[in-house]
Amino acid sequence: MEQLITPYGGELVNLLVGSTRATELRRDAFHLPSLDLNWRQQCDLELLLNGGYAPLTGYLGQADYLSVLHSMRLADGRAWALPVVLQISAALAHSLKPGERLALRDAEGFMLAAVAVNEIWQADTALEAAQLGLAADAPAKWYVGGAVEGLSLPLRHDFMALRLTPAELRAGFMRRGWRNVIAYPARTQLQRAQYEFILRAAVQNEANLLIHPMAGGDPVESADYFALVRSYQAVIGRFPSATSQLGLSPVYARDGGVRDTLARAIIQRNYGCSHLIVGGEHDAHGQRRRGTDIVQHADYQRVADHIAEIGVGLIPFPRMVYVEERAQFMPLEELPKGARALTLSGAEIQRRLQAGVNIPDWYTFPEVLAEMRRSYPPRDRQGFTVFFTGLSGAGKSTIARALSTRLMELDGRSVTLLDGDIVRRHLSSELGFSREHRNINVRRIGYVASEITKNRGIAICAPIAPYRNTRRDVRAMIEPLGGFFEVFVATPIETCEARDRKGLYAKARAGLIKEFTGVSDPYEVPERPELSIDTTDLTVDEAVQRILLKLEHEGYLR
Ligand SMILES: Nc1ncnc2c1ncn2[C@@H]1O[C@H](COP(=O)(O)OS(=O)(=O)O)[C@@H](OP(=O)(O)O)[C@H]1O
Ligand SMILES: Nc1ncnc2c1ncn2[C@@H]1O[C@H](COP(=O)(O)OP(=O)(O)O)[C@@H](O)[C@H]1O
Repeated sequence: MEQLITPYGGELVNLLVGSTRATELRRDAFHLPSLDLNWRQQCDLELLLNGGYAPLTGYLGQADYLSVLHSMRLADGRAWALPVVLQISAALAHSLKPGERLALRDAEGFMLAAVAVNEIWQADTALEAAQLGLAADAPAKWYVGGAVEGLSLPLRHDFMALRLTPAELRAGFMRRGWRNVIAYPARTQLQRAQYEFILRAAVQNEANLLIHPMAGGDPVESADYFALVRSYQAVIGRFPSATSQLGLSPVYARDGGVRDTLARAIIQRNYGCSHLIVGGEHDAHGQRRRGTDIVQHADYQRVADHIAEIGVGLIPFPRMVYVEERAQFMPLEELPKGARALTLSGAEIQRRLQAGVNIPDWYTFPEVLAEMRRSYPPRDRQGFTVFFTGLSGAGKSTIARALSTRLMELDGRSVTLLDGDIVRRHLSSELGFSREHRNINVRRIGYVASEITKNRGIAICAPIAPYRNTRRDVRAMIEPLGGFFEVFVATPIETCEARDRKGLYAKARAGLIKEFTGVSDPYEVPERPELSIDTTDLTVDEAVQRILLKLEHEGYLR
């Protein structure tokens, strides 16, 4: 009788120890050096512990590491894609000795595993640059190799019912009598093109389906993640329930190159899959990556033999087009002569979401679209930051306050005013006006504004923010999360000084205040602000009106 595909290397690895040993390790750890793992390291550890990386039973040693980098094989000749190494600091590398144990912890200090240190060596950064495409000028790195004993899988709190281990999935497949299983390691929304192709692949290969999104990222860092998984949960109901399964894998998205493909084949085999769909998800530019491109790429020849050894059949995702006459998707090369093919690029979908305009039914399912719309609301429901900058007395606070009032009147989103004075009283009370302190102050404001923007509120900031670099950093922090409008309040210093509301300019001229912006400390004029407002010849209301018009023009206000 045909069986489920065996794990790579024959046996499924499980590095989690029993409770007696765990207690022992935890007690010993009191005296052990320890290492806090970042998210990616926790994903690697999870795959080691649960057998996703079978046959590995620990972090690679130097011989395996070099062999994997050179030839995508372990030192014993077995195909292997990625150097599963544990990076440690130089200080730890110098104090740690082979034979010792190293405790691995999550960011909160919870102990997950112990490594029996076998060797410690310095990374070959030039080789990594050549083989993995890492930066050629990367600083020195240290690795430790050794067997791992696991106390606990990394703690996750998102979608726990879907976090199935290879052993759990395999048991489920066996129970249901599944033999051939196709893995689709999804990374972006499952639209109708993907849905129809996956179903076709299942029928053609007489196989069952594992929709296996790569969910290795830190969920709290990724605003779209929850909507994405909810959309998988919604769409799984459209697949035949007797032959389809949804599960989240602790794999994090890599570059999609040949090593990545090989690594996915190994991991999916361990998760009980005989076939792997490659490609089909969108890349960062909204272009769909086609599996056919991946397997036809010259690089692919480097791994064709390896993949054959792994024994997982690759199913390349072709270019799918929608054929209106047939009301279905099909690979471009099967398009009947003269038939009209429809496609929509990822970039166009993004544009339509942002503008809140129609996305056709043939492209997506209503439940997926609803999650997409929740995840990428039109601009008038996204957050944004208006960041005023300018000299003391230029009018930043006055205009910012008036703008806040108007926005509260006009719009349902919550408005937070981060005026210089308020921030310096509550958030930056220990800071002065040195370059370093101003930078800390402005970055704090930027951080708070970025959180507000991310959560779809409106942040109005009004610091002097005299330095270009700091303003650029703040912009870079906020722009990916929503709108960012730099408003340069360009009132000339003569006007500000004539106003001298707080008598500060007089004191600065008299040398009583050192490092006063515009007098004894620089103000670097913005090069490309979204708006520039000189209050010498504009009233407060006129200034506010110009900002509102700009926001409206960019779609952030209706
Ligand atoms: N040395 C020096 N230089 C500039 N400004 C000074 C200084 N000392 C005190 N003040 C008062 O502090 C207000 C500026 O604080 P900010 O937090 O906006 O400045 S910065 O962005 O951190 O550079 C600024 O308030 P505004 O007039 O509202 O801009 C000043 O009143
Ligand atoms: N068109 C204008 N816009 C803003 N402020 C103005 C204008 N005309 C006069 N002012 C006055 O200039 C001063 C600006 O002070 P403020 O708003 O605290 O500036 P900043 O926050 O930039 O230090 C206030 O006293 C305000 O009444």
